[in-house]
Order: sequence, then structure tokens, then C-alpha cells
Amino acid sequence: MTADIDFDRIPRSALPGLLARMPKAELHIHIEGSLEPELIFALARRNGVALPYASVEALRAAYAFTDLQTFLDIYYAGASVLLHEQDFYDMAWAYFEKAARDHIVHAELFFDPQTHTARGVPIGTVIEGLSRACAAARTHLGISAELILCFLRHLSEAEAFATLEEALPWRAHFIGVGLDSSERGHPPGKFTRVFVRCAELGLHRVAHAGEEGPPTYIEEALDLLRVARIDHGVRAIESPALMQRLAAERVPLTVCPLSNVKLCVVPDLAAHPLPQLLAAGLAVTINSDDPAYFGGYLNDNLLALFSAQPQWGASEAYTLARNSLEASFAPAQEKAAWVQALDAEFRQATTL
Ligand SMILES: Nc1ncnc2[nH]cnc12
Ligand SMILES: [Zn+2]
Repeated sequence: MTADIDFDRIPRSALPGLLARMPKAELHIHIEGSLEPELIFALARRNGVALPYASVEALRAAYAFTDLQTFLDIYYAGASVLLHEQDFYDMAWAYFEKAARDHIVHAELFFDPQTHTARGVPIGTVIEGLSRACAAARTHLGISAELILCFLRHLSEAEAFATLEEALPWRAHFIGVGLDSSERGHPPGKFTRVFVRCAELGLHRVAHAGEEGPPTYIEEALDLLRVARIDHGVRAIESPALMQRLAAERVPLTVCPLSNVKLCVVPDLAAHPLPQLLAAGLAVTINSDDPAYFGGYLNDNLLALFSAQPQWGASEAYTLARNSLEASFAPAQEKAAWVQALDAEFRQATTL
């Protein structure tokens, strides 16, 4: 997978520029988690929604999380300003502008329809706004963009089934389904039947597992939900047998380093298990999760990670970018073209 590139010829000083410029895919971004406080306040004003915070600064100051649930409480409150199709478009477009800056060539966006339908927003409003932004990203930014509908795991499987049914008139607008929200106490197996139905519908499947939940949740996601990728999955590090399986089956993990620090999954980036995951041959990818809440977008995650892992160099950067492109649900031809562009970027860097 090294494509004959002599990584040792790339000077360390070139690494930050290379990390920023290399073509990459983002596979784990909750679009509601890209809502910056400024946009939350602008949308609140536009829609006449009252917020329990006096200012942008007061809202930002509340972003001190102790675990996943303390984050989710604020994240769902932030999403309450989204009412109209244009709101969903504006939110996603703001993300795509940042994705273009980060040289993201392909993005698969998670969205949480139940967060919006519970407030009376029709699912079509959500999907049409996001889908229009994806089309604009393709046309105006050259970013390949797709949507993945996530079920909230703190709700019931019956509610997930109802959401799937509601979304089916817009089936052409999303490529897959995911599972997110409060992990502890909500094992993947709770959603087995709805995921079987999604497989019958030809939808790609992913699930959050092993973020706060135990390694057995990762096994359930693979064996019962038959997912193609695991979102987070960092607690796999606790099970040598699972680590072996993930490496042998090349199951991609969409890891989110700054998120893991902010939600206290790991104490700091230096203590993150990523080096062990990579060294064990797992197909890890780097992602931003909820960038507006966790202190950075994809390139911020990469730069912070490489600062905290000084033993990492160009070879690791290449592997992470290549994994992201190959783990995506994009057509094989597009993936091959992106990998070619990635190789060219790194070959060019060997001549510096
Ligand atoms: N990190 C995360 N884990 C689970 N659900 C989420 N929803 C948004 N971000 C999430
Ligand atoms: Zn997530």
C-alpha cells in the first residue's frame, strides 16, 4: 500500500503542509455537530427560537464535557434552531466550505432525522436541505458528498423502523444508515431487525461502537448489524482477539481523536491508542465527529495528532489518507483517481 514512495526522503518540515494538502475523505462527521455557535445564534434569530444562553461566548463556555451524554444534551439543544430547508442547507454548506479548505475530496455526512422530526420538522425538509447542499458541494467545490441517516440508539427499534419508513420517499438521497447517540446501555443488538431491513434495501451500514461501550458492542455491530465500518471503535484496544479480527478483516475504524479527548474517552492525544491500532494493521481513518464542539475540523485533528505523536511521519500520513479514501462508499473508479492524486502529492514532496 506504499505505492513505491520513498517516505524517508520527505523532510519533517514538509509534514504540516502535506497533512493539510493531501486529498482525504471524511467518513465520520455529524452534520448537526458542525453547527458553530455563531450560526446557532444567527438561525435562532432568523427563526425566532429562544436559546438558554445569552451570547455566543456563553454558549461556547458551556462546551466543557465530562462524557458523551453531557455533550449530547448540548448538541441536541443546539440543533433546536434548525426548522426550515434553508437552515439545513446553510449548516451543510458551511461545513463544505471548511471541507474544501481541508482538501477533503469526499465526505459522508451523518444526520439525525429523529432530532428534528421530534420537534415537528418534516423529514423531507431535513433531507432536501442537506441533499441540495451536497449537490452544491459537488458542483461548486468539486467535493463528492453523500448522506448517511443515523438512528438514535436511546430511542426504540420501533421508532427507528418508523423513521426508515418516513425516509423511504427520499431513498435516492442517502446511501446508508448509521447508529449514534448514547451508547452505554444501548447495545447494537437492539437494532438488529431494522438493520436487516436496511440491508435488504441496499443501504450501506455503519454503527458507533466501542466509543464508551465495551468491545462486545463492536462484535455485535459486526455480527448482528453486519456493518461495513465501525465508528470510533477505540475500545477494541482492550480485546486482543477483536484487534486480530479487525486487522484480518480490514474493518475500517472511523476514529475521532479530538472528540475522544473532549469526551474524556482518553486523557490526552499522547495517550490515544491510535499508534497501537495502526501498528496492529487496523484500517484506521481520522475524522472530526462534531467539529464545532470539539475544537477542530479534520485538518485540525490531523495536525494535533501528529504533534502529539512525534514518531509519526509521512508514511503514517499517507496510510491514514489512503485508508480514508479506500474505506469510503464511493465508486471504485473515483477512489482510484483520488489515490492517484494522493500518490502524486507525496511523490512531489520527495523532491523537496
Ligand atoms: N460522538 C458521538 N457519539 C455518539 N453519538 C453522537 N452524536 C453526535 N456525536 C456523537
Ligand atoms: Zn460520532
